[in-house]
Amino acid sequence: MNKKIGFLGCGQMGQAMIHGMVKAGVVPANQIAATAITDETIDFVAEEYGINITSDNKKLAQESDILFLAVKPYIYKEVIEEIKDEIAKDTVVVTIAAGVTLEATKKAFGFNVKVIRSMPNTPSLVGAGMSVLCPNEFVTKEELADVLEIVESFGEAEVIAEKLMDVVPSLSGSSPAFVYMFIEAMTDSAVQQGFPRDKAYKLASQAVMGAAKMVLESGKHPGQLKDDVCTPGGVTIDAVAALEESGLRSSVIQGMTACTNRARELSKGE
Ligand SMILES: NC(=O)C1=CN([C@@H]2O[C@H](COP(=O)(O)OP(=O)(O)OC[C@H]3O[C@@H](n4cnc5c(N)ncnc54)[C@H](O)[C@@H]3O)[C@@H](O)[C@H]2O)C=CC1
Ligand SMILES: O=C(O)[C@@H]1CCC=N1
Repeated sequence: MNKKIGFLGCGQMGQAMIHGMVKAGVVPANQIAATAITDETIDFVAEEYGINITSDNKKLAQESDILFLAVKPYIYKEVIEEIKDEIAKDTVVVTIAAGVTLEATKKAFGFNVKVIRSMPNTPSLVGAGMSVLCPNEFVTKEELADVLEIVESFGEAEVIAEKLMDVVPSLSGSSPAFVYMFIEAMTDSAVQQGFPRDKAYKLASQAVMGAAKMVLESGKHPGQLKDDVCTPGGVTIDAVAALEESGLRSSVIQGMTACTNRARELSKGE
């Protein structure tokens, strides 16, 4: 792709996407630029990914065809104020924060800026990301296709209506954190039973990855896949009964609801 891609902010999420893009080779490293605040991050990212990185947000905004805003949500207003008079009118701005609406971004820029509201996740770092995109009315089909090509270089992607965006953190943006908690809990239990921790992490993580792959690729319903594992009178059904007793499913639903409620509050500016 012959476009200049900018990342304003280069922390966990920015680096995950840059790493994924560079590894996939969708855009040459010399067409990717970023900004960071500390010399430590600037030196690390330049060395690690071979991209152009400085602390100059204005220059980045002037030079990017597609500009990812990869700072924390509460810094969005501040950085948009800094760059709004610098970006070209046809630059496509991609937001990645939960609860930052298309309207809020347009209002902060103060003109009909092209915006794609997105929600990526950190597994982009290893090419197994899930990104969701939602463009505003000023983004052309070709511009959306360019951004899709970028995010698909480090995982899967879906385009959805904005009214669904607040549910996405719970499903794919934040949910890696929930899954890490599950893997940690499985590992702690195995360690309690005398199993070595490093091997327990491997077994638990590979089982989680394999189960997710089965849901994605076997075409079977997750309930059927669960039934396929439960041997009558065997060991799995005892675990299933104990997990139901302690409310695994309702815990998950409560966690997801809390996540979505917070995203909705942020979207309303609360
Ligand atoms: N961490 C995650 O799993 C996900 C994060 N996000 C979103 O990504 C965004 C960034 O989150 P993280 O990467 O986790 O945070 P982070 O704190 O790791 O990275 C943000 C970076 O922005 C830099 N920064 C702060 N002010 C700046 C400025 N004025 N100019 C340039 N750089 C500046 C910080 O030094 C930091 O390196 C957030 O809006 C978050 O909601 C979205 C999906 C998943
Ligand atoms: O916690 C957050 O707000 C960000 C968005 C999704 C994952 N991390």
